[in-house]
Amino acid sequence: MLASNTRNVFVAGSKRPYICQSCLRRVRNSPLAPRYFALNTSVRNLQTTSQQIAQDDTPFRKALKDAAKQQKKASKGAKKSLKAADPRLEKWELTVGIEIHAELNTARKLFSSAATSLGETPNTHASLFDTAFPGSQPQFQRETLLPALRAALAFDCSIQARSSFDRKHYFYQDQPNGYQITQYYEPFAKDGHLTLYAHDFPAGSVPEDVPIKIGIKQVQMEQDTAKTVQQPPSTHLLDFNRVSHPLIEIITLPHVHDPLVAAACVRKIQTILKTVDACTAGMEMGGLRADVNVSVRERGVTLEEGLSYSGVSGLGQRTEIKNLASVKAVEDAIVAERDRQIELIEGGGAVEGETRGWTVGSKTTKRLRGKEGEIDYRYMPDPDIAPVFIARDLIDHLRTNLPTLPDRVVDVLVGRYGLSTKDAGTLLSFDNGDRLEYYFEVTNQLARARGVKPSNAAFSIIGKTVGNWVLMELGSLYKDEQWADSRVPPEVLVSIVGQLLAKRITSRSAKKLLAAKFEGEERNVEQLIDDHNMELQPLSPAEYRDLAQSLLDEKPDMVRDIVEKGHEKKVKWFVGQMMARSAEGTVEADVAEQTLLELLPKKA
Ligand SMILES: Nc1ncnc2c1ncn2[C@@H]1O[C@H](COP(=O)(O)OP(=O)(O)OP(=O)(O)O)[C@@H](O)[C@H]1O
Ligand SMILES: [Mg+2]
Ligand SMILES: [Mg+2]
Repeated sequence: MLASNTRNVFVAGSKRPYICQSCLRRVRNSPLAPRYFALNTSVRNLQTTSQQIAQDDTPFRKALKDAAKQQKKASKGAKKSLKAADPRLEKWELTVGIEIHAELNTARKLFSSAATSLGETPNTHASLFDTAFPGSQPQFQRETLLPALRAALAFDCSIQARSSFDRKHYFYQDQPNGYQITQYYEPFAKDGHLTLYAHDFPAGSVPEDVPIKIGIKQVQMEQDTAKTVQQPPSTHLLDFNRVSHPLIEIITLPHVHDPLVAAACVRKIQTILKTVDACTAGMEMGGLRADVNVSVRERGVTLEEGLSYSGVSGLGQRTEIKNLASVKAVEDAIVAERDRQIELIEGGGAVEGETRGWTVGSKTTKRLRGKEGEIDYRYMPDPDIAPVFIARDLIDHLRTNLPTLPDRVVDVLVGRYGLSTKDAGTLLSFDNGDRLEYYFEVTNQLARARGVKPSNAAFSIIGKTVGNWVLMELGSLYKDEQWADSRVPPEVLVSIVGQLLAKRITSRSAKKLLAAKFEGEERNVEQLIDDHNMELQPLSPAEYRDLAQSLLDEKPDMVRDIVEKGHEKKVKWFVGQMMARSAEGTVEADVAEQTLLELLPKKA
C-alpha cells in the first residue's frame, strides 16, 4: 500500500533517488499508514494500536525513575564497603575507558526532515528513509551538527575540516536498515579532554591526585535505533519515533583507574552537555547511555604482550559492559567487573574479551556474548552520503559563543557569589543543572530588588544566604522527591529571603513560610506574615539579656561544658530555647547567640 503511494525520482545531476515530499506527506497522513510496528519472536504478529504503546511509554519512564530510587537506597548500605580499602587493589590496577551515547537536542532527524520526538504518539515522527523504505535516501540535516560541535568544543576537541559517514552492519529489529550510520573512519572531532577537579566529586571521596585529566579520543555522530517496548511473553512493540535521532558518541581513552573517577567523568560529561545545550535529557530520562570497558593489570609489571588502544599500551584484556543508564550503575558495574576479573586471574584463569550486561542492584556483571559471538560490523563508507566539510569561521563563531562551562561557573560561584567550593560543586551536580539555574535566578532577582550590583561586596552575602536556602532548607524539603522549580517558584524564595535579610521576619518564621509554600499554600508571603503575626517585633537588648540569663541559670552543667570543655554546639541549644520560649518574630538567632556569648562566664 505504501509503495503505490510513493514515487522515487532522480534529481538532475545527482544519482540519488529521493522521495517526493508531497507523496511522503500523503503516506504519513493516510489512515493506512501504520502507527507502530509490532513483532513477536516469530515476526508474525503485526498489530496496529497506537494507544497501547503510548501507555507503555509511561511505565517505562516510571520504571527508570523507580530503578534509580531503588538503586539509591541499595547503594546507601553498599557505600561503606566500596570505600573500605581492598588489599587486592595494591596489587591490581584497574583501567577503564568509557563510551557515552547522547541524544542531541535537534529539531530534525539526522538523515531526514522528520521532526524528532519527545514522547509523541508512536510512529508519527519517522520518514520513509528512517524506516528503511526501499529506494529512500538519506538527506543529511546540516543543523544537527551545531549541538554536536558545541559539545566537541566544550571537550576541547580538534574539529576536523572533513569528516564522513560509514555503515556499521548488524541485524536487529530496532535497526531497520540492517546497518547503523556512524562515523568510523573519519569522525568530526578528535583529541579532546576532560579535567576533573575536587568540585566534581562528592564530599569525602575526592581522590588525592586531582586534577585528573582524561583524554577523549573522538566524538562521532551517529543514528539512534528504534525503541523496543516489551510486551511479555513474546511481543515486542517497535516505536520508530526514535530511529535516526541524532546521537553523538564520546569515546574516552583508557585513562580512568578508579570507579569513582569513572562516575565523576560521566556526571561531568552530562553536566557539560546540558550546559552547552547539546543534549535533550539526562541519564534518568534515557537521553544518555554509557558503555564501560574494564580491564585489570598487575601494578609494576610491564605487560610486554599487553594490549594497546590509541597509543595507550600494556593494557589487560578488556570486557565491555553495555547500556548503563545511571551514574551509580557505572560505578557499581565497574567495581563488580574489576573484582570478578581479579578473582578470575588470581584463581589461575584468564579474562576473555566479552560483552557483558549489568542489572541494577545485582552483585556481578553477566556475560552476554564472547569474542566468538562478536559481530563483524563490516564497516564501509556510506556511498549515499557526501563528506561533511566544516568551515573554520563556523567553528570560531561557535567557540566564541559557547556558554560558560561548569569549571568556570564554579569559579564564579566561589569568587562572586560567595559559595564554598563544595557547595558550588553540589549545586552544579544536582538535578541536571536545574537547581543551579534556580539559584542564579533567585540570587540575581534578590540582588536587583535590594539594589545590590554583582560588583558590590554585599552581593556575596546575598549569594551565600540564597545558597544556604536552596541547598539546605529546600534540599531537606525535597529529600527523595524530584526537583521542580514550580513547587516554590523563584519569586517566592526571593520574597522569603528578602524579608529575612530586611529583618522583617526571623529565620524560624522564614522556614515555616517556606514549608507552607512547598506544601502548596496559596496565600502570598506578605499575606502569610500578616495573617500569622510573623512580623519581627524584636525584644529589647535588656529583654534578650534577661531571657538568656534565665536559661543559663537553669542549666549550669551545660554552661560548664561550654566554658570548660569547649562544647560550642550547646550554645545553639540555648539559642533554640530562647526562640522556643518567646513569641513568634521576637527573637533573632544571631542576636540571641551574640547575647549568650556575652553572658557566658569566661574560662578562668
Ligand atoms: N584494554 C582496555 N582496558 C580498558 N578500556 C579499554 C581497553 N582498550 C580499549 N578500552 C576502551 O574501550 C573503548 C573502545 O571504544 P570504541 O568505540 O573505540 O570501540 P568498540 O567498543 O570496539 O566499539 P563499539 O562502539 O561498537 O562498542 C574506549 O573507551 C577505550 O578507551
Ligand atoms: Mg564505541
Ligand atoms: Mg564499545
